[in-house]
Amino acid sequence: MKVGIVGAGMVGSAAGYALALRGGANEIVLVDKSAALARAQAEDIAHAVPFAHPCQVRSGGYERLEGAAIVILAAGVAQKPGESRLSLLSRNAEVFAQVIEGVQRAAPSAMLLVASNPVDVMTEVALRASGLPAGQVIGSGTILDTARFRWLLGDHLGIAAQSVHAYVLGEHGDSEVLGWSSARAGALTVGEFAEQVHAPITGEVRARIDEAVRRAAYRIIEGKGATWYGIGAGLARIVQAVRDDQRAVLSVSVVTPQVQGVADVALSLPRVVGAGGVLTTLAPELDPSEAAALRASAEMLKETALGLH
Ligand SMILES: NC(=O)C1=CN([C@@H]2O[C@H](COP(=O)(O)OP(=O)(O)OC[C@H]3O[C@@H](n4cnc5c(N)ncnc54)[C@H](O)[C@@H]3O)[C@@H](O)[C@H]2O)C=CC1
Ligand SMILES: CC(=O)C(=O)O
Repeated sequence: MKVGIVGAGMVGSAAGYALALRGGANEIVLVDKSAALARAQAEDIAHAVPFAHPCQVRSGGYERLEGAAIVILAAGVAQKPGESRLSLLSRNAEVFAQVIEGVQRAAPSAMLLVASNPVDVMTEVALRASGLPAGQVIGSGTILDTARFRWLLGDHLGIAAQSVHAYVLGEHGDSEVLGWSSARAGALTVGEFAEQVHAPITGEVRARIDEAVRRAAYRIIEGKGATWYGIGAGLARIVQAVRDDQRAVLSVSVVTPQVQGVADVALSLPRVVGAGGVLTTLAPELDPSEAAALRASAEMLKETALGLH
């Protein structure tokens, strides 16, 4: 499958690298407003290919996206230390107006996989600009937050993150909701599992994990200027779910008809991802405080998106 990446900065290049290492594409094309950057990233990623899976890695203008099945959108500005994702909205919405036009000229039916922040509202921007069906304009949403949650829970319980099934819901951002009620370790609720391995999830543990997930980006950006490995791997994971029609359950963002009483809002819920993009949306078990927090997140995102009209 041919995968395009627009925005060859830290996130776009990390996605390309992860795709190359995982064998997620047989052709990757990087496009950036800096042609020199796209060329350099493509050359660097190509040098990893002999250690991984056969794949062509190229760069060029939008015309080189012709035939791409999926285009990852990672162009625009990123947060500075202390800055929120939402503060990037007007700048990145302007970038997307230009980028989506370029992508659609070359690859009008390519599925769009949005990474640029604030990713939920940018997913809605991409949906409106592209006119594609909602399930084919997918934001990476909370795939990264979910990975952070699973990793921290696995670490606390002494098991592989892969054996933890837990999702972060709502905004990829400050109002996100950690789905503790629906979290499972193996076949047990995380609470039951924690009792059996003598690692109870106390209020203190829960608060620590919540803070570590919610504030991860701020901490990493403070330390190294940006985040890229986690999201690069997450984007490659989504591409593979589509390419191989895996029907994997992933927390990704799409414009959703109804969430906790809020209509037509882009946010993350666990969704079945396969060849057609998002195939089904699941309604996870929520306790009253999680339901209220998800509603607040949905309302805030809806209001923010309406502000763009
Ligand atoms: N969804 C997620 O979980 C995550 C999202 N992000 C977001 O991803 C985006 C990219 O972040 P980084 O790669 O760190 O930034 P970066 O600054 O390293 O890369 C952005 C790239 O976009 C390019 N660009 C800007 N305007 C363009 C245009 N009109 N056409 C083509 N290319 C253009 C720039 O030249 C630059 O190379 C940011 O919005 C960031 O907040 C970052 C980490 C995680
Ligand atoms: C930057 C960002 O969105 C993240 O690392 O979560």
